[in-house]
Amino acid sequence: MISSGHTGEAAVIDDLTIDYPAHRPSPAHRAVDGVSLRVGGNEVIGLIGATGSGKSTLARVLAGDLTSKRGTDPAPVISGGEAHVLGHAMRGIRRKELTRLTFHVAYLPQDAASRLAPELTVADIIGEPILARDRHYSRKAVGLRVATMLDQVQLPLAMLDKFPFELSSGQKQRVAIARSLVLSPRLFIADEPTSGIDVTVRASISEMIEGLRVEGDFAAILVSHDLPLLRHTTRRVAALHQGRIVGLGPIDELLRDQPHPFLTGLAEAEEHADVDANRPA
Ligand SMILES: Nc1ncnc2c1ncn2[C@@H]1O[C@H](COP(=O)(O)OP(=O)(O)OP(=O)(O)O)[C@@H](O)[C@H]1O
Repeated sequence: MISSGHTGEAAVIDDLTIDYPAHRPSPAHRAVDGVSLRVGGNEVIGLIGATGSGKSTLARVLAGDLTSKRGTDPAPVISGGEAHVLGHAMRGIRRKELTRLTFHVAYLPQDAASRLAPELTVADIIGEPILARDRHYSRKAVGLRVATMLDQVQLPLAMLDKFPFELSSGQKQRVAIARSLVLSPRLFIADEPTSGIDVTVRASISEMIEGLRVEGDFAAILVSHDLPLLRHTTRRVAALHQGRIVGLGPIDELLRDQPHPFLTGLAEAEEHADVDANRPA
């Protein structure tokens, strides 16, 4: 059993079980079932698994997104074990403590691109977290920081005055990434960060994450099936199946050694993609 104290790790997850309570007409559902995992204070770790294996639920709970957004869907509940995030116990965490914690934890949910505020410009969307933390922060400094973030996600400065509806889905995703990283979080929890992003730009997102790790005091949990991203940024990937960890190690070892059908399928899909890419047109 993993001890639950804070020893500089970004996350210490100990026998964690997460349920969605019953909600008419659905019965209660166990999404994460006894997961234990440590994420180092300067580690980028990957999470993979078939659809419904519990990746998003685990990411969501670690990010402190514990309330129901749409009003109708039940929110996930920690029903067993514990997760410490940057030293804070997530089970029963109080709102005030959660608010303090989330200044240091950036969460990029799966639908982040579609959640961008439609009435705000790109500049306002990216800069908002800074002003939400300190509304007296110098506008000039915010502008500089926003421009730097835009550059890091390879979007031109001309985008600053655009509204979300004027952007492609990949551009929106990059704006969402820029916004989530604007406060220099200590932990970045991202659910499919490169989804919808052109392959030619994905490498720069990988570079950015790896660059933040190298700078230090930065950890990330990346839910992703983007194998080049996982290879470039992570040393360890946890494979989930039906809410349990069924493999943990370097991505290529997982793909090679794990007999799990999902991992075999992922390796085969990549092989076919390579064959197709090498086939003469
Ligand atoms: N609000 C909810 N209420 C009830 N059950 C839910 C809710 N959200 C997710 N689930 C269920 O919990 C399980 C885990 O879902 P989760 O979204 O965490 O999986 P996932 O591995 O991230 O899947 P995907 O790759 O499709 O995003 C699934 O069986 C899902 O149907």
